[in-house]
Amino acid sequence: MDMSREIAKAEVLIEAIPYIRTFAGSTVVIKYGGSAMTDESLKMAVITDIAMLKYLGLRPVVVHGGGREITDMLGRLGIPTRFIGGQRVTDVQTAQVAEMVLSGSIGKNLASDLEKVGVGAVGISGKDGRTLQVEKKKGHHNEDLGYVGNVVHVDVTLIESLLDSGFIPVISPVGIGQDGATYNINADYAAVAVAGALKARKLVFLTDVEGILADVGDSSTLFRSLTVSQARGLMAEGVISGGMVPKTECCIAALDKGVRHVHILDGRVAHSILLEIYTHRGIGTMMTGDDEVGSNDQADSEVGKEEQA
Ligand SMILES: Nc1ncnc2c1ncn2[C@@H]1O[C@H](COP(=O)(O)OP(=O)(O)O)[C@@H](O)[C@H]1O
Ligand SMILES: CC(=O)N[C@@H](CCC(=O)OP(=O)(O)O)C(=O)O
Repeated sequence: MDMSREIAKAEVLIEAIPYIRTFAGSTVVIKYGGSAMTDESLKMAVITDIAMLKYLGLRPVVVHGGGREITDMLGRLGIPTRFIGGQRVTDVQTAQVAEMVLSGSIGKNLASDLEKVGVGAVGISGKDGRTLQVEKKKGHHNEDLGYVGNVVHVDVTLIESLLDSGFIPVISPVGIGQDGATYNINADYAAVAVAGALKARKLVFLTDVEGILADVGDSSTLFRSLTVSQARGLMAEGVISGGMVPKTECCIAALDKGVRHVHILDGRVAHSILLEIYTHRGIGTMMTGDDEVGSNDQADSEVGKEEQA
């Protein structure tokens, strides 16, 4: 046995103690998507991380995506795909396919993967228990997007009862309108709505980039922590652009709704969730409200979690 490796492993466990103590009982919402969902070995790493959070006493809630899988299925059915401003234009047929892929397949499979590693999990649609109540959403230039929903209310009853019974809720981003119709919701927005309604301690976005970078393409320029004003400044300067703009806006919206910390993590790195939450350095970008300077969650300040490199 390589003793120095074993000792290093023990030291990692010891480093985690203050985080385990502080976060026990906290609700953490994980937006799961991207490479971490399509690559089998990364997928297993995420599943075991989520199970580990549960074993360590947190209350994890998963909101999953599946945009790529919906596009694949639509392609197989000969239905064209169109996005406007990052939202899928969703006619009745597309809404049926999105619901089938998200609620019928991805969510149920994630729940059974979690069950395989020994934790109870239940895949629910945002329609179940009228959890995600939506109104019709329009494009930025008032375009008709069809059955795309904007979450106006989250009924947390079903989520809370699953958590209280020891299950991990796995929520698909499908909502119900006042008209009773099925609406497709961008998963990032659904995760923000869920995290806000649950007043989650943390919201974690898994994406396909290291976090927010000063120079996209240079991973050494990662911002380890950002306040809302700093993030707004980076958007105004154009440092944050493209797909990272709506994601950053989602982070800000979640903080506005009372979520303490929002993390953007690289889902291409195995065990990124555990590395972020339970190590001093973290691995992605943590965003906090302006009244919190750097990373001063109680646990972080207790152990002196490093601020931006
Ligand atoms: N400052 C930045 N830091 C990191 N990524 C950025 C930044 N500005 C623009 N981006 C782009 O945003 C992308 C992430 O957004 P997106 O692909 O929409 O994420 P997701 O598919 O996970 O929702 C990155 O791959 C990168 O190309
Ligand atoms: C309205 C809208 O665009 N809904 C998304 C829902 C899935 C999603 O958001 O998946 P990712 O997180 O993998 O992108 C879609 O149809 O693709």
